Order: sequence, then C-alpha cells, then structure tokens
Amino acid sequence: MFISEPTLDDLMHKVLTELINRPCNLISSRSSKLGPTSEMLGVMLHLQNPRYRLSRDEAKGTVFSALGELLWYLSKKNELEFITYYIKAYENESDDMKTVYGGYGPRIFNFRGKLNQIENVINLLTKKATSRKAVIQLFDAEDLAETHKEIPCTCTLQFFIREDRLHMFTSMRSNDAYRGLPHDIFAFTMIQEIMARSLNIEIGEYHHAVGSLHLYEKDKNKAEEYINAGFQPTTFPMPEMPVGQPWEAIQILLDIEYDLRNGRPIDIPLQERLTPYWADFARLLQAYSIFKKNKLKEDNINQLNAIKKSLSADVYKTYITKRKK
Ligand SMILES: O=c1ccn([C@H]2C[C@H](O)[C@@H](COP(=O)(O)O)O2)c(=O)[nH]1
Repeated sequence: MFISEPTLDDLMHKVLTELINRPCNLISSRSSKLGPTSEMLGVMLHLQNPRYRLSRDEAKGTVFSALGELLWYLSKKNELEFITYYIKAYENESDDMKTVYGGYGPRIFNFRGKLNQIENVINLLTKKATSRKAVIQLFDAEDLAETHKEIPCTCTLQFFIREDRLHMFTSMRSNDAYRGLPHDIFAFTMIQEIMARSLNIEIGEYHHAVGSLHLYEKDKNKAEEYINAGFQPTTFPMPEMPVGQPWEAIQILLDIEYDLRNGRPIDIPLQERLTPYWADFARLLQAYSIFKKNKLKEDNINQLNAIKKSLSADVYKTYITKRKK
C-alpha cells in the first residue's frame, strides 16, 4: 500500500483508519501487555513536506517525548536514565537497567565501536552528490544471533541529493502506528533536516517504508478518539532550521538538556547561547522540566506562561497550553 500526504496528521489519519478497520488478531511478542494487533504488510508512506512533522496528537505531550528521543539519539549514547525521563516505557526495553541495547545513538555515531555513519554519509554526498550508497545501518544481523529485550525496529536511513534537495528513505522492519510512527517520523525528518543543513542544501521529501505497520488492541480506542475528534490537518509546519552547520547548536542544546534533566536551571539567557530556532527547543525542554515536577502551583504556571510567551515559533505554543490541563 502506498500513501502520500502533505502532513504527518494526514498520514496518521489514513493509516489509523485503515488499521482500525482491519481484524485485530495477530499475536506478537508484545501481546501479553498490549494485546493482539491489526496489521498492514509492506507499507510505503510518503510525507511531502517533512517540516509538517508535528501531529495534532502531539497535544497530548508527544512533542516533548519526540524531542527527548531525538536528543537521546544525538547524544550518541544509549543510557536508559536519559530516555526514561521522557518515555518511561523504555524501562521494559533494557537488559541491564542501565542501557538500551538497540538504542540508535551509538549505532548511528559509533557503529560496531568504530563507524561514525553520519560523517561517512556527509563525506560521501559531498564528494558524489548523486550517490545511491548514502545508507546508515541500524539493525545489525548480530541482533538476531543473541537474546535481547529490544532490537532496532529501523533497518536503514538512506539519503539522496536530487535537484539540490536532500530526500530521505527510511526502512523499518516493524512500526507501531499509534505510538511509534509519530515519534519515528519526527526524529528521522529532523535528522534529514540536520543532514541537509550539514550539506548546505534544502530539505526534500520523506519516504518511510515499513514491513509490519500495526495497531495494538490496547490503543484502538485512543486511535478512534484521535480520528473522531474531527480531523484537521496540522496548520503550521515547524520553522526552517537556520542555514549553516547545526552541530554546535546541537551540542549546546544537549548540554542544556543535561542540566535541566538533572534539576539545574538555565543560568545564561538562552538568546545569548542559541539562535531563536534552537532556543525554542531549549524552552520546550524547560517547560517539560516544570511539567515533570507534577505540581502546577501558581509559580510554575507563571513560569510556563513566560516560557510560552518567549517562544519564537507559534507552532509550539499549543503544546504548552494543552499540557497544562
Ligand atoms: O523505533 C521504533 C521502535 C519500536 N517500535 C515498535 C514496533 C513494535 O510494535 C515494537 C517492537 O516489537 P518487535 O517488532 O521487536 O516485536 O515497538 C516502533 O514503532 N518504532
């Protein structure tokens, strides 16, 4: 099945409608907790504008977990403590309660303890723009030879420069349409834009191929609610990443993330450290650190309102309002 839409919400709507209407009878390794699934095999999703990567579903708070997961990948590590701060369910994915074996960070930046795949792809495309070899490998044949609680669902991330734009093609062996899909599309299209900026070209379109795209029985009602809430496609795209190398800003953001996660406030004004585009992410992390305190006292609400006001892109404001309820 091939589905091509302009925004993530349009894709989610089509995919979930199809899965809700299919029989929910496939028992998988996760069925004891999440129930059986309905399934589509061999699905090809096409997101025409990767900057429409925020789902309306994000109003429930997914923007924070999606950003947290992206930064976890960019941290180049697979520490459990980092990701459970944003997505508690990762606790069930760890073999040793310290790391996540299948975490993408080390695989992207230090595959088999030696390969920085981002650097290799950038070098390749800088030398040979039309290459069809610009592939980052995440799933490793070794993953099947051992027993782990979790192995990568993503097989490869491939990049193409065509007509001076960077297109991306992701291949996933398995994808949870309700929980996993919006997170994966957010992270991978952000990586696409980071790569486009690193190569000093514009972002192109995003393709997402999935072996098994499924919906767990436990999520069926929530998926129905999402669809019945009255479908409105996302009205605003995310802003454009500033032109120029993004890596210095990413490192500053990672340092800020570390401090906030460890209970330290931001001491230097954000505008002195980051451009408005990147400072907005720091503000979202700051808002999340307040939500995490779980006590929305007046003082915190005032702080949230101040954060909301200081956001430079309106598209993020809704997530701070909605989350407060
Ligand atoms: O990036 C990811 C990682 C995991 N999953 C989901 C897909 C499956 O529902 C589950 C993994 O189960 P197995 O395919 O490994 O059985 O997690 C995703 O959707 N995206």
